Amino acid sequence: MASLTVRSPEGKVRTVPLHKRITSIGRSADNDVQLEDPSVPDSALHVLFDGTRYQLGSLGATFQVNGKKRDNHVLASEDVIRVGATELVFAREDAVAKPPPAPALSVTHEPTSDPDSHTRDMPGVVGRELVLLRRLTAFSERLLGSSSRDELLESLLDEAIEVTRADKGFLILRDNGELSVKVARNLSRENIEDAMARVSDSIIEKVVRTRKPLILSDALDDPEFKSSKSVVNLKLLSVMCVPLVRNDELFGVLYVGNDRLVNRFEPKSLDMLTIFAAQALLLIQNALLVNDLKLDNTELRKRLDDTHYGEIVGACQGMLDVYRRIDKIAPTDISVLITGETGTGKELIAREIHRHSPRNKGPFITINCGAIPENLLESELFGHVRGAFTGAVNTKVGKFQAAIGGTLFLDEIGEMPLQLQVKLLRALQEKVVYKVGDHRGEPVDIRVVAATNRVLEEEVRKGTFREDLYYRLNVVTLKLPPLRERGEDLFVLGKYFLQKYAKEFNSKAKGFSPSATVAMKKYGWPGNIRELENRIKKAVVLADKPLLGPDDLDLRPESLEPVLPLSEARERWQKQYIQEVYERNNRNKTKTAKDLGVDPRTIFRHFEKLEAEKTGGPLPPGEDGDELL
Ligand SMILES: Nc1ncnc2c1ncn2[C@@H]1O[C@H](COP(=O)(O)OP(=O)(O)OP(=O)(O)O)[C@@H](O)[C@H]1O
Repeated sequence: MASLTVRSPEGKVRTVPLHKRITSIGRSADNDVQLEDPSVPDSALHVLFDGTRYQLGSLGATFQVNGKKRDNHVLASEDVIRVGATELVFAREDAVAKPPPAPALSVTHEPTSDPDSHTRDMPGVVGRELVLLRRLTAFSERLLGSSSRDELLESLLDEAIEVTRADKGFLILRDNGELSVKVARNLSRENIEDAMARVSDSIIEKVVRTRKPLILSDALDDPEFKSSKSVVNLKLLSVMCVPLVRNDELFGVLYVGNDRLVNRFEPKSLDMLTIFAAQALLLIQNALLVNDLKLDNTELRKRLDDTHYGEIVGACQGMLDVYRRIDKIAPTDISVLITGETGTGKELIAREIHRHSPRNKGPFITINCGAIPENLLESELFGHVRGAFTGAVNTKVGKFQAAIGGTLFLDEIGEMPLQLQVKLLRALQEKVVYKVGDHRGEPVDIRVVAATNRVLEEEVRKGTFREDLYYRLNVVTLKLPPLRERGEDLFVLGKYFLQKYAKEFNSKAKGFSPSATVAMKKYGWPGNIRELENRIKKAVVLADKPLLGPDDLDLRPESLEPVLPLSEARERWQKQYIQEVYERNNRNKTKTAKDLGVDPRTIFRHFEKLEAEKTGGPLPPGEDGDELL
């Protein structure tokens, strides 16, 4: 366990244990370690414990470690951190705590204060220490099996009662500065009801104040404590109470009593209880830390699941909309058109639609309409009979027949030649296909998902894509955003590919350097996720260091998007925005003008100008791109 000793600007000193995976430090009250220092920002620093090392990083403050300015730093014992006017000293202890010093104060019996008493009483002490060691071992084993904090605390108290041969025990912990009974147990390992009312009293107050263990041999006869609430309520004769302190911080007290015997506890019992409490506290803190880590892990896994949809990684708004639509359309046989730039994951989405559909036990067949020569495409789609054309030595089934009972994915549908489009439309309408060279139709029960990176509406307008086929395929459109518009998904995907390939190639690569992150953000990713995947794969294979830099990803300054003058950037954005609103309004220019709050003539001129730029024709008179703003 590690701790930070905080010295405030006024010289106040306190020690805080670092038992969480991430400890936040700053001025505001929601930090784990709050600093009363006006020169420190609300959120200043954090300490991340990765199971082995404690790493200090900034949350907004500049800081120094041992007099040197740092951005982050792996902490070593006695490192002195300075933030604002506050000083923090890091300490890390070995897993086994030193036994606390012998108790210095007791009321009726001093616990062993004679340094030689242990050696004089050797056989007894060794025997007791063995008992204590066995108890602690048994306790550690029980801790390993305990799942909840309450169980841990109950175990602690049950052991304390047994070790000291008490018949009651109370574990009183400090929670937000207030003491409260967390567990109260009797000899039968049952909880004691209404415990706080029975024990809150002067004994605890004294132990908390002095931070020293205390032992009473006949409490009912003790002048200082005979009217104490617990002594009276529980009719206690013998009482022992030890503080739970680590690194100068008081976590609470452990209180045991016996209501049948006076002199039940002797000083050695108090020694044992003190040692037991210190060890147990350490074990409990470690167990709680492990619990915290487990929780963090579960949370992390949950969050990771949230960023996945089947095999698809990403949770930006655009993709969440896509996932929602897939949920709705997958159970149906509706034709789907997936659009998006190259590498945006259109095929992945088509597979996911199939996986979520009732056809998922059937085949998923893909055909890339752009990659097959025109004269072979028909036979690829519908099959051919033997002798149908030169080279057709055998009858062959087409992709349509192969996809029966499943899904046919028509990739790059925009590339399909016009004359084949007619045949495709017929097949889709009639659900019957004809092999090349055969006049007998074959019924096909398939679902069709098509994809394109072209703007099919434009192809329809140009006459290169049949309007009737377009409407047949495009019952529902899924528009995949380009990577540059997926916000933080860029890094979620980046991490995903990095981990995937680091595992596959057993590589050292663990993450991206800060400059790589900046370069990734700036780059436009024209090849989208495929490009990201390929760059990371290459970098991981060649990497000989844990953090990939911009060079490893081939993101040199010249490949980054140039910085544009503001006027040019504004014009670009304006064009893009008008286009979006225009598409949303089904290409209605008047409605677009209305939505944008501009004169319709402005929008008409805007499109005339675009056309002129495209065709190289004369610009409409007197316009420039800024007039809308
Ligand atoms: N969201 C995603 N999560 C994980 N991997 C993805 C994602 N999107 C794409 N990929 C991966 O990127 C690569 C390209 O994806 P895919 O082939 O589906 O893109 P495409 O849009 O069909 O490309 P093209 O238009 O060039 O045919 C594949 O390796 C795919 O697994």
